[in-house]
Amino acid sequence: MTALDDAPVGQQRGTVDELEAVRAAMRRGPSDRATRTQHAKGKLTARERLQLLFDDGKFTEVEGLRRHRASGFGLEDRRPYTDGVVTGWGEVFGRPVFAYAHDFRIFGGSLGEAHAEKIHKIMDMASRAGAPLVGLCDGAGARIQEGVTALAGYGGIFQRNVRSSGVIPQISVMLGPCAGGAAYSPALTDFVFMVRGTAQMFITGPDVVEAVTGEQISHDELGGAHAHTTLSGVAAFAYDDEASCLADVRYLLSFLPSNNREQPPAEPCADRPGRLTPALRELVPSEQKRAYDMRAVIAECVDSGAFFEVHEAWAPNVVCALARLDGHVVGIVANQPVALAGVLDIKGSEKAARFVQFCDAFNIPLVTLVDVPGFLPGVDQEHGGIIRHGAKLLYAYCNATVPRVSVILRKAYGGAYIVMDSRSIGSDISLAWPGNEIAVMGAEGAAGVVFRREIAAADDPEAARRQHIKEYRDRLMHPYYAAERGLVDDVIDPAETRVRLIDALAVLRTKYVTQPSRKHGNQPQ
Ligand SMILES: CCC(=O)SCCNC(=O)CCNC(=O)[C@H](O)C(C)(C)COP(=O)(O)OP(=O)(O)OC[C@H]1O[C@@H](n2cnc3c(N)ncnc32)[C@H](O)[C@@H]1OP(=O)(O)O
Repeated sequence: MTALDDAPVGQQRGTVDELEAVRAAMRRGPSDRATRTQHAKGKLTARERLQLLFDDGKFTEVEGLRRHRASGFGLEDRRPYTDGVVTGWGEVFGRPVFAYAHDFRIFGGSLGEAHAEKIHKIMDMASRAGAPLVGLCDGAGARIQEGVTALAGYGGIFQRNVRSSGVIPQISVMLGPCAGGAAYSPALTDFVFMVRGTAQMFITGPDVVEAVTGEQISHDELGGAHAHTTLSGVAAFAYDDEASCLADVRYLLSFLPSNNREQPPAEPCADRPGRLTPALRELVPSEQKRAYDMRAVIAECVDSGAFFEVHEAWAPNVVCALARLDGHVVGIVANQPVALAGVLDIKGSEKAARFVQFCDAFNIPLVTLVDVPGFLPGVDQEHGGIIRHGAKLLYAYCNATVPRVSVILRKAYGGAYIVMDSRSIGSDISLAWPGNEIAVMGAEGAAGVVFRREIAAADDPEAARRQHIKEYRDRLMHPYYAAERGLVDDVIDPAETRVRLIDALAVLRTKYVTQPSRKHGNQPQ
């Protein structure tokens, strides 16, 4: 059989009329019933999704007429156009973006040989063109009837995901039940979006889980948007519907360069670069332990108060966000005092490390807002590997060659101070507010360790303890201690924060750093 065997009866072969009829059949998909079923599940079809993704819905399709050549299990009698994936390119805010979209109506969007080859081709085209790749995922994983050829097809996708990592932005949008390979490939990409209720990701579904472990769990509880944006950290974003999800995919793309050789797209700035931020003097309480919302600080500093938070619901003790300063894109990493007092823990370190690595790969300067009491103590954290997870963040910052500006708002203690882009690990410009406390640990803890014997031997241990705390604070924790030693470049009025960030980033725009020659580092895992 060939593609033209499906030409509607009465069409003369080789004519434009016949071409139109074939194209119409290709665009229609398998059946109206299958489309109704897809809609009834609250899901759009692949083509409807592509229309929402691209400017004016315009999309150029490749290999729409592709069909599989597999046989067995009745496959030879079922050879729909596209083989269950629509591939091609369009524009997002006027810049080219490549995409593939599983068609769940065809073999559950599962991946056979032809389907895989189409994705390979579009991935290769995106990589050669130096343009982002977006996967609209709604597929059941390897096509069971095609056996090892389907598995090999996934291998080819994974290899391309990794080869393109740090070269072009790769975004996965989960819009249906995605099993096996359909979940692995997204895990190799830069950002995973999910839609609540309809999208799931799992390596093995609930049936297999129950058969092996006896645990009973629904598809959504196991691998839905809530699980992956709050528990596993596999997905960064969750939405109630596909339209708002795809609108935010476009918004994310608006911050990203097309590839690692370009700078992120700058925009004319509607917010004055010279705007002062006096509200910050009140917004951040001077008492070191009083909480405040770091997102309000970010909003005050960035252009028009707009920022796009990544992994908002996972590891909320660290905020990672994309924003603009004087129209130029920045990646912001900040401790969040309203969640776990802003400590660094396993999840927070992993989240920030991956974000720093992403920004560095795509030439996005880093702004780090520091207010950190330390690493989270605890048996769970130690046995869970806080050492190696914390090391990931250290590794990411130490490796980052993009412009790096840090501001210490209040406290910065111990290893967490070092890790949060301190001068000693390569911050280009390090600023601090007047209330900053930078030390190995808080004064109470320090006095308890260093003066333990003196306090115990004193006639009035409590008075002695207070005296030693004061002494430690006066000597080592005054706001100019780090500045006197060149470990912060300047102590600034909070009201100057936006202005000083913009000024620092402007002078660093031409920063150029070479790294020692090596195949690659060995990042802590
Ligand atoms: C790299 C290694 C891997 O990828 S191993 C992973 C292999 N895949 C799997 O184990 C997933 C098997 N499928 C499922 O669990 C379910 O179909 C999921 C994905 C949860 C979707 O469920 P549900 O929404 O109820 O749809 P459904 O089961 O009715 O399926 C719709 C049509 O798609 C088909 N389908 C499904 N999975 C596959 C597959 N892997 N290979 C080939 N066909 C598949 C179903 O047979 C069904 O077809 P039809 O519409 O009845 O003709």
